[in-house]
Amino acid sequence: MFDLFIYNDIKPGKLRKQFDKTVEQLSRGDFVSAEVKKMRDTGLYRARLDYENRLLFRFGRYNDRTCLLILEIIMNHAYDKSRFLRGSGVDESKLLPVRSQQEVPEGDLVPLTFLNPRNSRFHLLDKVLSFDDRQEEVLSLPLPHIVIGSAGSGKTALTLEKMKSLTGRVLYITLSPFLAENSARLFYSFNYENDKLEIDFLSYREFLETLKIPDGKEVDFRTFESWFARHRQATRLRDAHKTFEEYRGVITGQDITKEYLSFDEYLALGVKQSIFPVRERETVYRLFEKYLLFLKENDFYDVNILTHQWLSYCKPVYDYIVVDEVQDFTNIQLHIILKSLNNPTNFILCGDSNQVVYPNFFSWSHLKSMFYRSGLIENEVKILRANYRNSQTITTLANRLLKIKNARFGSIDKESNYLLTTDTAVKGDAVFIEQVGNAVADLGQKTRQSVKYAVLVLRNEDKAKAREFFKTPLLFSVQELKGLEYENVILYNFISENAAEYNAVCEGVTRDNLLVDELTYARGKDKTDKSHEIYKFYINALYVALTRAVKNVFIVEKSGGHKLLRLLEIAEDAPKRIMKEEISSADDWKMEARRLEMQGKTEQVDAIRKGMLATVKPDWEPMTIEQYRITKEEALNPENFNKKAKDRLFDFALLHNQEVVIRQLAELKYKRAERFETERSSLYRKYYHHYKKDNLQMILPLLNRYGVDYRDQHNFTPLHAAAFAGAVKIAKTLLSHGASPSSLDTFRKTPLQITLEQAFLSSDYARNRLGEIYPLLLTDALKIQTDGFLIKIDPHKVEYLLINLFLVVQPMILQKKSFYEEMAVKIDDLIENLQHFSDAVLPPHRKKRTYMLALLAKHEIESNNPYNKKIFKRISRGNYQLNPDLAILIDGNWVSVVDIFNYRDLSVVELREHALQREVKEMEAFRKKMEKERKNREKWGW
Ligand SMILES: Nc1ncnc2c1ncn2[C@@H]1O[C@H](COP(=O)(O)OP(=O)(O)OP(=O)(O)O)[C@@H](O)[C@H]1O
Repeated sequence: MFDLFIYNDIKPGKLRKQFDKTVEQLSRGDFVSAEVKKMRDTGLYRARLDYENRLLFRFGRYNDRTCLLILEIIMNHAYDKSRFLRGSGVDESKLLPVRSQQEVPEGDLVPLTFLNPRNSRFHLLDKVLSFDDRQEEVLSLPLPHIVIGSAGSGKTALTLEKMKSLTGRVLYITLSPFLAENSARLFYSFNYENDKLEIDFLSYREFLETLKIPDGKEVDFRTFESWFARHRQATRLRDAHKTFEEYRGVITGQDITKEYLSFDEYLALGVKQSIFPVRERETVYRLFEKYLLFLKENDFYDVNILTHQWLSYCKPVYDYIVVDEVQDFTNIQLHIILKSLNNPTNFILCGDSNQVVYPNFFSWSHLKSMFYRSGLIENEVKILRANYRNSQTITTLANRLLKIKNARFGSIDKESNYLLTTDTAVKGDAVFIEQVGNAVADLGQKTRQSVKYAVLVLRNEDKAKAREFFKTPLLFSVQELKGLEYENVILYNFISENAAEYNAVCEGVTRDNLLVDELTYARGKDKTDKSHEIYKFYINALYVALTRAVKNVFIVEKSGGHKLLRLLEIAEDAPKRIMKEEISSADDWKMEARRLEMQGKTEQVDAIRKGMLATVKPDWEPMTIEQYRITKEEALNPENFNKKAKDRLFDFALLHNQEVVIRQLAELKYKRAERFETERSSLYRKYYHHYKKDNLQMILPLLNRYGVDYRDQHNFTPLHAAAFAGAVKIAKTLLSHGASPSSLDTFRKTPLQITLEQAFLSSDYARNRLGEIYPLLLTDALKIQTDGFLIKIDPHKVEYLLINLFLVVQPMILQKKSFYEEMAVKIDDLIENLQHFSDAVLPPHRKKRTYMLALLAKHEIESNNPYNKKIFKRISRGNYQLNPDLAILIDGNWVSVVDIFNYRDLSVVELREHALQREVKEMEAFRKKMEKERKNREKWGW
């Protein structure tokens, strides 16, 4: 007998009877009656519902019990439409029958962190999630509501699932761009689709940019700190962090009616409203005035002031808004976010005030009172306490830290007054290491090659010192590690480097204060005591740091004996732990690089590539853009016949469908260029034979030698080559080893664009390769702008496909146009080729001429459609070009479409010029022919 859980999105409808019957057979373990078969290489299994319909499922493991997870109903044998098998052709006759559980290999059982026995339905993000009763309760709450939860309690997971039940235009917003991107990725895991939803996953900065892209750069703490240092002597203000916090959370950000407080208003603030005592405020404010000048003169902006200025651009456009990590926002930021709601109560806020590490003045009670006043929220505040990330030891430590905080500063507010709970059986360990002898060097040595250890420092600036001992690429500041987790975390000199601050944190706290089982609700006694605001960065950063450790924490300090260590009950004199050196395999490191790359942690990814995956530099010269220009000049020089340059240019031009260049070569009597289409197969044979055959074994030696993102002679990475040839197996392996789907080739094409180009060119590729390879190559959301504001387009949207498609096929099409034709793409230029595209990429209804025409019209500059993204310029009826004013964010820079095509030597102007020259040449040839004919007639007397 199996415990059986069903994905909450499954609706059997008319198949209810068959569904129930098969589910019952499966739960009895009667695999023969259910006709269970294994889908190769996927860990997935299918059972039979009836003659034409199937049930897809997999096995899970929780607390030593095997369970069955029902994932999807597959109608009419259409495996290629399955969310989990998208695009892959499955031949039922080749599937392996499975008669009993004994035939299921251990590796096919997904390990599960938790299964709620009271709920047979599960949810799905990047993994199977069975919510506990409290989580389920929160999920079913009507809007608006506030979810408060400790680290690792599933706030993000829960709100993402909640979003799936909404309809209309939804904004998911958080301060960190990595979290926004990561949440989008979680949301769309396993090709999740929902036609009723139009979601924007935005970081706060992107949100502001969707209103209007500001000039200049946002001032960050580091810039502020070096500016502050220049004024330290004159002002006698010592603490840059505290001052920055006062500017970002008190003088600006708090009062939503103005950009910043006036001098008098600032002075008049009550003791609870500012971090500085009244006597220091004049100095603080005078420096603030200088700060404003500094911003102006150096093209920086302050995000709160900018937000206030941006209010006038903000219109109500969203039906629902989810604010994740709400504790990171200031009042004015929340105000503008919620101002974009159609109905002011359709929001969910979630966060954890113990994780505030950005400067602001956050408290739940303050936040709630903001909403109570406006009557928006009454009682809908729910607290999640169960922790799904950390071991017992880490949870205990985190709780001790919360108790210290509570004893020292009183309760921040009623809502944050709780401890974490956990059900985990994993014990974990907390190890103290004092920096004497070679203890730290030894720890550094033993862990540097392991993907299971991350080293954490308080601030970015502290990394240099940590690097002396820790050569691992996995070195992070606390802010960087938000949202991430590692089995082991090493905290480096958190306390010793900030001894005074952590001393102040422990002031007056005794062990007896920590003997409580729950936090008591009590305000700090002294209202003028601003210590919490001042020290919250230190204590919260330590809390975030600790809770990143799934199992063990290593606390490395220059010196021991700190009171905080005693209060945390970290055994300083525990017998020395004998550690074995841990070495992760190259594959593990590749996987880790990929994981970090997905989170945008480029610094660590580069360090992994350089340090752990060191490879040999190829001894050939890839065709970079500079090399291309030189080769082109050499090859097209009529004075000097350079066969080598011509060969190289021709191969490269054919690879990129640069027909104009190929024609120029043909004019110079370069034979291969005259019938270039017949040369394609030899191009494959010569360079990409193994890719065409999807033969992984043959390219592995190159990958091992040169690394996963090396450049071949055409400046293709292996992933570009796999996209070019449609090599699905190779692409999967490359991606799992950290290859980047965002890498650009010489003409700034992504692997995905190469795939679309190939599919457009070859019906065989479009039918047989595109379906499986396309979803693998999706990049982060596309960021575009036309009228000075950002539009972010998620990869699952049809506009994402359309822009990528046009970027490659527009020049292909225009190159073929005669001088008398419109230099634009007609629907007839497209529609026939699109018919061959796999349905998994472009479903049948989107291949229809009427749908495509409507889509082009919807997004053309002049269209009145409210969702118009101004992607196209209408040249004449039914004739479109990509909007030349459209700019795309490439490697952090805005690049206009015109520049992209210019860069490829394929601008519309240039193509028109070529068409004209072609026309003139053809006319000349025609004239010569006619002249010859006239002479012949004369000669023969006709
Ligand atoms: N019911 C559950 N069963 C198993 N895993 C869960 C459950 N709920 C959450 N998780 C997992 O716990 C981890 C933490 O969840 P999530 O990131 O949503 O928490 P969070 O509250 O947003 O954390 P933090 O505030 O620390 O960023 C994730 O890996 C998530 O998938």
